[in-house]
This record gives sequence, structure tokens and C-alpha cells, in this order.
Amino acid sequence: MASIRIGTSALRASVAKPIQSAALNGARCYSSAKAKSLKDTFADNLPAEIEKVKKLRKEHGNKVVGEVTLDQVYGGARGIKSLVWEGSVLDSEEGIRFRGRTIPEIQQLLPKAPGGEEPLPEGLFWLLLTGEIPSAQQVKDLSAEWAARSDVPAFVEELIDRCPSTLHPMAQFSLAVTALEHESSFAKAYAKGVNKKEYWSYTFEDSMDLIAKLPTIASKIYRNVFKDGKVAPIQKDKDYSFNLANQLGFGGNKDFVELMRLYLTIHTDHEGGNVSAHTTHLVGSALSSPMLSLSAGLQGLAGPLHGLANQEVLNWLTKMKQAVGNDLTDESIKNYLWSTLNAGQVVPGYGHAVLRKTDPRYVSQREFALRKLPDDPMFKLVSQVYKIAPGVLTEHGKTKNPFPNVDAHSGVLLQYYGLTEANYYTVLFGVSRALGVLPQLIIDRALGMPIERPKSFSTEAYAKLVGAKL
Ligand SMILES: CC(=O)SCCNC(=O)CCNC(=O)[C@H](O)C(C)(C)COP(=O)(O)OP(=O)(O)OC[C@H]1O[C@@H](n2cnc3c(N)ncnc32)[C@H](O)[C@@H]1OP(=O)(O)O
Ligand SMILES: O=C([O-])CC(=O)C(=O)O
Repeated sequence: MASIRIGTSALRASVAKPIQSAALNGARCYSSAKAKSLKDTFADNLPAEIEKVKKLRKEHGNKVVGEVTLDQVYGGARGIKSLVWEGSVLDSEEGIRFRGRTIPEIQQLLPKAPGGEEPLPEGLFWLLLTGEIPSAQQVKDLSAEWAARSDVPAFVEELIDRCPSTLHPMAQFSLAVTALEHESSFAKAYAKGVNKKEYWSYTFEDSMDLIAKLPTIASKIYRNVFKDGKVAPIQKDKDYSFNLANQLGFGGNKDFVELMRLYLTIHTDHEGGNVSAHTTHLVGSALSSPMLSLSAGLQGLAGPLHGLANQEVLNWLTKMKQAVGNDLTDESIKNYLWSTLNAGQVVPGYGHAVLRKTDPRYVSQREFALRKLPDDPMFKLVSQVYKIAPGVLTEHGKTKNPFPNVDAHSGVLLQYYGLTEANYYTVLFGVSRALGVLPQLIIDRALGMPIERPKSFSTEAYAKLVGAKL
């Protein structure tokens, strides 16, 4: 015990100093007099976290954690244990746990807005980064801090204004996030030759700035492409989800604001292997700034097998209604599912690389719908598809998971409140995903994680490896 304490305090000294010097170097700190700030909380916990990993590796570093088959190599690395992700772990049957907590648990535990029912995503960001449930005051301070950092540089707004409205919102989003590189304190500090031990502090500052600016950027894209181009200013005394809802033009609807709080909370993190999280981590491992790393992750999220599936689901449902007309019987839905499969297409919103049961994120959205929009015809259609699709997909016999994922439900909630433009939906997913992948980037830098570089072989080389003749 004593020796761990000595080790920890020595580490604490070596980490604490650079934090101070980072602050002196101009890295911003908005710590509250009332409650311990997020940065201080993370910094105080860091020496013990570093020590934990050091000890684990020292004592067990040479233990085998898995073996890899040739099928896994050709099968999208499914199931290969090769990443470290602290924020969440995904169980194939149970679904996601954020720092050990299920979605219903975080709905209970995380602070809510006054009069609100859903957790504030600020709280989940705190939990993902520190492993601790923040107090209501800490979450309030974080909302205020993000609001204070929300100004978007004029050239980024102009860049968005210059995009043709036919450029997909996700391409505009990742473009704008890439352009924020101009503001990166990490990139500037690195260029000046900052000490490795200070990387995390600048990564933290960049991540906070980046997250703070996303509602204005996301809303600018929405308002430019679909409305009058005007975006309301951030209200400094309001929470992140209220501001996003308000800037999109839906701030007057309390239920939509609540939906945003739920939506931004549940879409954050899904362990490290999904395309957006893994890409952000991979690009970040080259010490690219948080802006460039997140932008890369967003570009992965924009693929139809990943986050873009939420737009595909609503489009698919709309096409089904057009094809089938008002006769939405179980039989006609079944036939439509088969026509999708027989055309060699996937049923969007169904299946998953890891999950083998209904996604608990789907369940939490369904519960929201049952409370707020039980009679909406699109919700009823989604529910009817939920009854039929698993059976059809099972009979089809290809997918390992015939149940719905998060994307099967999100669009139907948004369209109910008037956000009907499906090809915008993944931008909202991206705002939330930033809150999940950036904590890990900060942790990666704090733990000094190395550049990622797995081994590849040619088919000939693999054949040789397994003793096959081609
Ligand atoms: C936030 C998220 O990213 S959640 C996922 C969002 N994506 C979607 O909803 C798109 C539809 N779903 C899919 O395409 C897949 O289920 C994925 C991409 C999510 C997972 O892919 P995999 O892990 O490869 O799934 P799985 O191992 O079950 O695939 C086996 C076969 O079933 C097919 N399959 C999987 N899901 C579906 C589906 N929903 N509809 C039709 N076929 C499917 C695969 O295309 C694959 O076919 P192939 O052998 O001809 O290549
Ligand atoms: O885990 C995955 O592969 C995809 C997913 O659901 C997510 O990233 O949210």
C-alpha cells in the first residue's frame, strides 16, 4: 500500500507541474469556485490511472488475451481484442455500459435540467472521462463552460455558407470540423516543442473548444441547407442540448429539447471498435489534433453501414409507404422486407457487428416514443416492422443479429417534432459521438498511448503462414 502511495505521489508531482505550466502557457481553465472542475478532477485521478495501467502491464504484460483466426483477419477484425477503450464496454447480449452503467442506470443517476426527465449529456461526458458521476453543480458549470467557448470563427461560418446545399450535411460537418484545426492549441503547442506530459492538457482544451462549437456548426448547416440560414445565438445560461435544439429552430418545444438530451446522451459512445471511435483513435494516435481526429471519425460515421443508417431507415420507411400505400398489413411489410433483401440490399437499422439482441439504445428511444408519441403513424410503423423484421431476417439466414440497432428508431422521433430532413440526421449523431470519442483521445494522450500500427500480410503471405498452397 505504502509503496503504491509513494509511486502515485511521485507520478502526481510529475503530472501536476505541467498542468500548471500549461495553464500559464495560456491553456484556458474555467474552474468553478463552487465545485471541482472537470479538468482538475481528471488531473487528480490521472496519477492513479497511470499507475494502474503500469502495474497491470508489469505484472501481466506477457499474458495471452486471445488468438486470431484467418477468418477474423478477412472478417473485418471481428472479435479481435486489440484496443483499449475506457469509457464503455459492449456486451453482445446486454448492450452498452458506460463506465459500468447501463442506459437505465445513467438515466437515473446523471443530473437533469430543472424540470427535465432525461439525463444531460454533459454528465455523460464527465462520466466517460473521469469514471465519476458529477454533481448537478459540476454539470451546470460544464454547460456554462461549453457555452462560454462556443464562438465559431468567422472563416468557418463562411466556409459552411459557401458549401452548395447539395453537398451532404455530413461532408459539410467534417469539413467545418477539419477547418477548426486552425484553432488547435495542441497543434500550436506541439509545433513549439511542448513536453509529452503536457499533451493531454492541450488535447483537453481542444476537445472542450471543439465540443462547444459543434451546436452552432451543426445548426448552421441545417439552417443553410433547409431553412433561412439564420442561427440563434447560444444562450449562455442554458444547457448544451437546449442550445442545439434552439439553434436548429426547435427550442420552443420542451419535448424536443428533452429528446435532444436523451439522443445526445445515448449516441455518445459504443466502445472503441466501431468505425467512428476507432478512426478517431487511430488518427489521434499519430498525434493529429482533436479536430483532425474527430473529422476523420465523422467521415466514418457518414457511411451507410454505420451512422448514416439513421437517414437510410427513414428513407426506407418512406419508400415502403410509397410502395405499399395505406395497406400496411403485416403481410405487405413482410413482402417489402423480402423485396429489399432480394434486391441485394441491407435492411437499414437492423443487424450489428457485436450486438445479438435488441439494442438498449433502441429500447430507450422506444420508451420515449411510447410516452410522448404513442399514436404517431410512423412510430406505429416502426413498431410493426420490429414485430416482423427479426423473423424475416432469421429466415433469410445471413445476418448474425436480426434485431434493431439504435438507428432503427432515431429518425422517427425527429420527424415527429418536424425535423423531417433525413439526410441531416447523422450530423446529430456526430455531435453526440464527439462527446464519446474525445474523452478517450484525452485519456490516450494522458496515458501516452503509442501510434497504432497493426501488422498486415498479403494473401500469399497468410497462405504461407497457415501452411496452405494457393
Ligand atoms: C450506429 C451503427 O453503426 S449501428 C449499425 C447501422 N447499420 C445498419 O443498420 C445497416 C444494416 N446492417 C448491416 O449492414 C450490418 O448488420 C452491420 C454493418 C451493422 C454489421 O455487419 P456484420 O457484422 O458484417 O454483420 P453480419 O456478420 O451479421 O453479416 C453477415 C451477412 O448478413 C448480412 N446482413 C447483416 N445485416 C443485415 C441487414 N440488416 N439486412 C440484410 N443483410 C444483412 C451482411 O451484409 C452479410 O452479408 P454477406 O455475407 O453477403 O456479406
Ligand atoms: O458498435 C458499432 O459497431 C456500431 C454502433 O452501434 C455505434 O458505433 O454506435
